[in-house]
Amino acid sequence: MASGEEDGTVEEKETNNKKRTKGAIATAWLTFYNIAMTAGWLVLAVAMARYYLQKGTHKGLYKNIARTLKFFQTFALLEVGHCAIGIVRTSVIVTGVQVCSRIFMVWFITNSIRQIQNEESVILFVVVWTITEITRYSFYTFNLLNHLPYFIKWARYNLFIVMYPLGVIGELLTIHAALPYVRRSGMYSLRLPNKYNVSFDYYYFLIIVMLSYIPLFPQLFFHMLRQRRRVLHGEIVVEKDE
Ligand SMILES: CCCCCCCCCCCCC/C=C/C(=O)SCCNC(=O)CCNC(=O)[C@H](O)C(C)(C)COP(=O)(O)OP(=O)(O)OC[C@H]1O[C@@H](n2cnc3c(N)ncnc32)[C@H](O)[C@@H]1OP(=O)(O)O
Repeated sequence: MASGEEDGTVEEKETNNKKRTKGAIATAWLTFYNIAMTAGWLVLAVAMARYYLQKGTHKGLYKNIARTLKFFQTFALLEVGHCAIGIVRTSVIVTGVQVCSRIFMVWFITNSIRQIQNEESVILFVVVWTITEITRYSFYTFNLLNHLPYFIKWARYNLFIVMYPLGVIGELLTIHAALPYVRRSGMYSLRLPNKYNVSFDYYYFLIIVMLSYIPLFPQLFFHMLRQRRRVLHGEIVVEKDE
């Protein structure tokens, strides 16, 4: 006998319909977003390869790809929003640290200090980010479409073991290279006396940022190791910050 509970009340049905609609809209948006991001980072990869093959040097490469890099990396801010509104099951804090540190590297270090743009370390982190993001966004896309090839899943949850440390090395070496220019120019700094009666030294701020990698990077890395165990080995993992 069909009871009201088995069939669901009118309110329950309406709630379920709303959830399904929200689910469909969110899935459609995420599919579009991930395809756009995969394409963006692929464009970047092709532009870098072409530049290097044509010029035979990494000098000038950053300038050549800067606009595309800035656009797609800044667009990734939406990911913090995705977590905040709950359409992806990821920690806002972990995603926030990851995205903000990248945006900081792009806008407040590499874009702001022209003298360091030809450093090898810049190319290192840009290449590492590009490989990581093509893998990550194509993983999300195929996953949403329920056609995930195993090699993409494998790459998503294995490449970071090498890519994360390499990316961090590239980023830290770049900030280190920026220090003398920041000290000499006094950029983004506020000296006393001033009408706000506040002083800020960007040079020391950058040193604090570099030191903050010591507690923050292991957290991101171990988060990914836990994700790896969960996805590749089916282990149930409890996240502290969730
Ligand atoms: C003011 C400045 C302050 C600066 C402070 C500086 C401190 C810096 C500290 C350290 C900085 C490190 C810098 C490193 C940079 C680099 O990137 S180096 C290159 C290597 N990098 C990586 O390998 C990146 C690895 N990190 C990530 O992948 C993510 O950014 C993450 C947030 C850290 C982890 O990802 P997470 O989403 O938690 O894991 P997943 O397994 O991928 O996803 C979980 C579930 O969520 C779904 N999902 C997530 N996003 C999407 C999406 N866009 N679309 C669809 N679905 C998504 C995913 O499918 C999973 O769902 P379920 O399977 O249902 O669980």
